[in-house]
Amino acid sequence: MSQLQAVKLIAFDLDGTLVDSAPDLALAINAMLLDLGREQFPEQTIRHWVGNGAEVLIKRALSGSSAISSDIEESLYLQAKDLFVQHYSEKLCVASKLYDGVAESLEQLSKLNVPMTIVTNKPGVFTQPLLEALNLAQYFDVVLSGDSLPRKKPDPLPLQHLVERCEVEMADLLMVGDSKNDIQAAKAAGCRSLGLTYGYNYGEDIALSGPDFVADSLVSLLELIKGSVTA
Ligand SMILES: O=C(O)COP(=O)(O)O
Repeated sequence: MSQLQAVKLIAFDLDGTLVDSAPDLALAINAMLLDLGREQFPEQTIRHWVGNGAEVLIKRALSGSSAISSDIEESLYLQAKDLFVQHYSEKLCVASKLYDGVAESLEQLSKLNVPMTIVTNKPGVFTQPLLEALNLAQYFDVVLSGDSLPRKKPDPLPLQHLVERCEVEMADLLMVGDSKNDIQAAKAAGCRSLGLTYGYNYGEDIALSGPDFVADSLVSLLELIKGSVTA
């Protein structure tokens, strides 16, 4: 992996990048489907539906497919959403775990004084409690959730908002994520991106989205950043 020019700000995706949240998301989705008397799905299937926020996840579950059916009634969606929020809030961090290398890498990165932020499509009601449950909240100066702004990734708006708020140039920002939504947002915004190979990318190879860097662990990010930070 080649070295980076100075990185002055890192934006991390959350689900599939820092935390494997799919087990708890799948439990909450299946509890919702059970309450509605509908077919439940294996975690392995639900994993591939994560990435575009809770509304899309719920609608995919109601469709039984990653392609959302056009005949989901608004009243059914609203009922399902209430059930999902209730179930996921109750068991937000039971089976969810940090990926290998995440805790150590964030600690090391914080010592290098590179400001770190979160840009997730997860709704805000879940983001901060999950960061706290995983003991990560202290690392992040800014946390943008899927409903913090009018549009979410792959739209560039969250990254544009972030650089303005943190008073850095877009060229100083590195987006780190596991999904094509992260890489597409970075490309649309004009910042660099690092794609991680282990998360949820609808079963696709992240390299196909063309990130500037590909890594199979956050430890590689740490090495890359160390190379870009001048003492
Ligand atoms: O909640 C989601 O759908 C995905 O969230 P993420 O942007 O942190 O991957």
